[in-house]
Parts: sequence; C-alpha cells; structure tokens
Amino acid sequence: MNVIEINGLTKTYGTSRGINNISFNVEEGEIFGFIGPNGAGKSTTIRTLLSLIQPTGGSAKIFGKDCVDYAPEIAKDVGYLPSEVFYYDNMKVMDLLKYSASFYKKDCSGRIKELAKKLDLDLTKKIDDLSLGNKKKVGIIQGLLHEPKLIILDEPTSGLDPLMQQTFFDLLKEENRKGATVLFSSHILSEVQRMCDRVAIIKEGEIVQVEKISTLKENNHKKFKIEVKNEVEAGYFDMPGVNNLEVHEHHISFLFRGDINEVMKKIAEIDISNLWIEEPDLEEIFMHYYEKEA
Ligand SMILES: Nc1ncnc2c1ncn2[C@@H]1O[C@H](COP(=O)(O)OP(=O)(O)OP(=O)(O)O)[C@@H](O)[C@H]1O
Repeated sequence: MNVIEINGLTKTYGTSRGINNISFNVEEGEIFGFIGPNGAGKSTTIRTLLSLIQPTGGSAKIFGKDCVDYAPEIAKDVGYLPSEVFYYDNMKVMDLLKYSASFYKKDCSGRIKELAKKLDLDLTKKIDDLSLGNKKKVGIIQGLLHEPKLIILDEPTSGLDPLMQQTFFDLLKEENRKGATVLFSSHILSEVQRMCDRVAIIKEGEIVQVEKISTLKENNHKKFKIEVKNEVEAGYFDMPGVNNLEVHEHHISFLFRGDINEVMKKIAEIDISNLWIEEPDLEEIFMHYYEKEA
C-alpha cells in the first residue's frame, strides 16, 4: 500500500519555479529518501504534501486521501519536522510540548518523557536558554510525540552533533520497526545511504530518478584500483565504459560500467601486485549523475 502518492504535483511561486510535475510513491513501512541540492524543491514538495501551501497543479494523497481536501484528518497521523524550527522563547520546553500534544486527544506525557530521555533534553528549561541543537530536539519530540504513522523530516540533522545524529537515526529506525513510514529529505547523501531503502532524486524542481539505494549502487560504476608491477602506458585502460581514468606510475584507478569481463581480460594480460574493486558511494554516483545530466 502506498502511504504517499504524488501525481504531477506542481507549485509555482508567481513566475519562479518551485516544483514541476513531480510524481512518486512512498510505500507503507519504507524509509524513503528525498535528495537534491539546496533550492531543488524538497521543502516545496513537503510543504505542499502537508497542505501548508497549495499546489498550482497535480495532486497528492496521504493514506489514500487527498492532501488538500483531507488535510486536518491526515495531520493527526503525520509527524513533521521542518527544516527550521521557531518557538515562543519564553515558554518552558514541557509546556510547549504539552501544548503540541493537546492537538492529538491522547495522553502523550509518558512518550514526551521517554523521548526527552533518549535525546538527553531537559524539559524544565526555557526555550530561550536552549542551544540550536537542543531546539532541534524539541522539534523532533514535537514530531514524534503522538506516535504518527507517517514521519516527514525536512533536513532533520542540521544542528545535531554526530553523536546525537546517531541517536536520532536509531530512534527513527525504532519507529520504523514499530510500523511508521518515513519520508526523509536531505542534501547529505551519506545519511540517506545509511538510512533509506529507496530514494527520489530531485533537481531543479523535477524528479530525475526514483530508485532503490541498492540498485542505484549496483547499476552504477564499480571503482577499480590496480597496483601494477611494471608501468603500463596511460591509455591501456582507455576503453568503453571507463571513466575518471588516472595513472600514476604503478597505480591505476578508474570507474567502470559495463561487462566486467572486458576489464578482467585487460587486467589478466598485465602483471599486477594488487587489485581492489569497490562499490562507489552514493556521493560518487550522485556527482556522476548530476554531471551526466547537466
Ligand atoms: N516563498 C517562496 N517564494 C518564491 N520562491 C520560492 C519560495 N519558496 C521557495 N521558492 C523557490 O522554489 C525553489 C525550491 O525551493 P525549496 O525551498 O523547495 O528547495 P529545497 O530543495 O527545499 O532547498 P533548501 O534545502 O535550500 O530549502 C527555489 O528555486 C526557491 O527559490
């Protein structure tokens, strides 16, 4: 079952582009990455899904219901962490969270304490006295306190130190194991690679690819590093499918896509002392993709 269905969604801001004809689905139980550089349209898509802004074209459904027509009903089961959080500084953290919980007609006090403990957040402090990272934690608890079926996170890790990012990821994975679906927007590829099952890549307001992380890695280049006993001429590995060829004395490296036997035959004809064949990380795939499409 699809928890999110986006169909030709378009949002223009006057004459300026927001998103153009976006379509993708997020299945129940997935951790789905939404990745692209700054200004690509991630926040616009998310804000349209949440009916914080109205689409100028197309439509989207959450839990099978139209996002515009059923916005209040959908909101009960969605947890949202915006990319930037703003609060009334004078409030105490606990009071703010109790206020947020009051929208959901269920007792969330135990859950608030449990999340605060996990994230190491002092509920008795005033918002004003919190660091940026601690304010972010308040936002995380706000997003999760009602145990939503769908968690939507817009650049969630900014402001969190690496240790806290790990705690946060563990928390998300736990929610996911309990059944929550997660839409995770980011421009940081390594965290999407670590967290997500599938990913939609957005560029200049349009989706350029929707793919499983594993397929994205498999179908792309392999990274070859070869140490040769005797120097080979620079063009030896210059063949179809080879990119980024670098030859430095006894060390050769390149990216390859195609029939791996062809490379292995070339390697078998020379005297090597070592060989590494590696999966490129998502960062390398992504850079290549963007260069290719540019
Ligand atoms: N309120 C607005 N008025 C006019 N243009 C806007 C507005 N909000 C966003 N845009 C434009 O829409 C495009 C997409 O922006 P959006 O914020 O959705 O991107 P993003 O991928 O979330 O990037 P970032 O990570 O920088 O927020 C950009 O070109 C941006 O300038």
